[in-house]
Amino acid sequence: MRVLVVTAVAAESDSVAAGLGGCAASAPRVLPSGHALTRLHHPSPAVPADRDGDSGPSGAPGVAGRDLPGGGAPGGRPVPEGAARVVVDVVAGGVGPAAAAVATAVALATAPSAYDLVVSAGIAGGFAPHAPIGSVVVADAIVAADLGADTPGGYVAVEELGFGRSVHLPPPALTARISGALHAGGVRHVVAPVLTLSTVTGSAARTAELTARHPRAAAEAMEGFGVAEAAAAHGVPVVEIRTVSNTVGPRDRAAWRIGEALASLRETFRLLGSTVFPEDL
Ligand SMILES: O=C(O)c1cccc(C(=O)CC[C@H]2O[C@@H](n3cnc4c(=O)[nH]cnc43)[C@H](O)[C@@H]2O)c1
Repeated sequence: MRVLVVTAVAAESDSVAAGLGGCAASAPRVLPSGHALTRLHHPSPAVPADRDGDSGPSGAPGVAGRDLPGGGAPGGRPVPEGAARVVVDVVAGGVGPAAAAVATAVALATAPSAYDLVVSAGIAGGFAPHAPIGSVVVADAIVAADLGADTPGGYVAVEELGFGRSVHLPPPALTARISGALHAGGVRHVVAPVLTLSTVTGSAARTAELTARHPRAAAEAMEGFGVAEAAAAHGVPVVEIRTVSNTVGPRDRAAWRIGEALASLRETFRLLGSTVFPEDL
């Protein structure tokens, strides 16, 4: 399986990397957009980047000189016939749906080999009572919650306006597998819609409006829909996985528990790296 993980900021990418074993498999591939894409993971068996045809434009060494998770060998031993091959690349694309879409689209368009899956990952605000701080939200819908029109009669989504879309649906079988892996790992999580907004919610009135429009939504963040648009344009399935750093409501930045959310992100990718990613889609 070849997986592209798109986060917003480096701290999130670092947590993903730490969960997947914490070791960059090669020098970053610098995209034409300037984003640095890092290959993180070759679980068992190791597949050196040079054999993968994807070692980056600089011809960077395929594998850093460290043992890799799952017993991978830095020198690259022969890959047994039929063995699962996992490649996970991570890029911090920036904050917001536009930045996320650009980074994802460029990564997909310039990839030497096609990805099988795109993951939008990072921290998020959780809607009470669905998603407490530290918990995980696996999106069963990735929703652009402010892509529409404000009218005297209320919000009108872009579909009703007659152009575009505001929802992407991850493959249900895949979200179920991710949920199963988190369940088996004892990670508190919920499978529910995740909203994408360009503005972090910071008032009770806005929280109530979003909750009324999206009663099942468990989290809001700022990138998922942008990542999903780019993935859809390339025909690649997308999932969004968020760990909760704060509760959506009146702004209280001091109450954000970013460290807790990043730790949860690390644990989530530790579980996915040893369960879901090595499987076929
Ligand atoms: O300050 C830090 O150390 C730090 C570490 C990691 C991430 C951040 C961010 O500020 C990332 C911005 C990011 O967070 C998502 N997010 C988190 N909570 C919310 C929310 O309540 N509403 C919307 N987005 C939220 C969002 O996806 C941004 O990318 C800082």
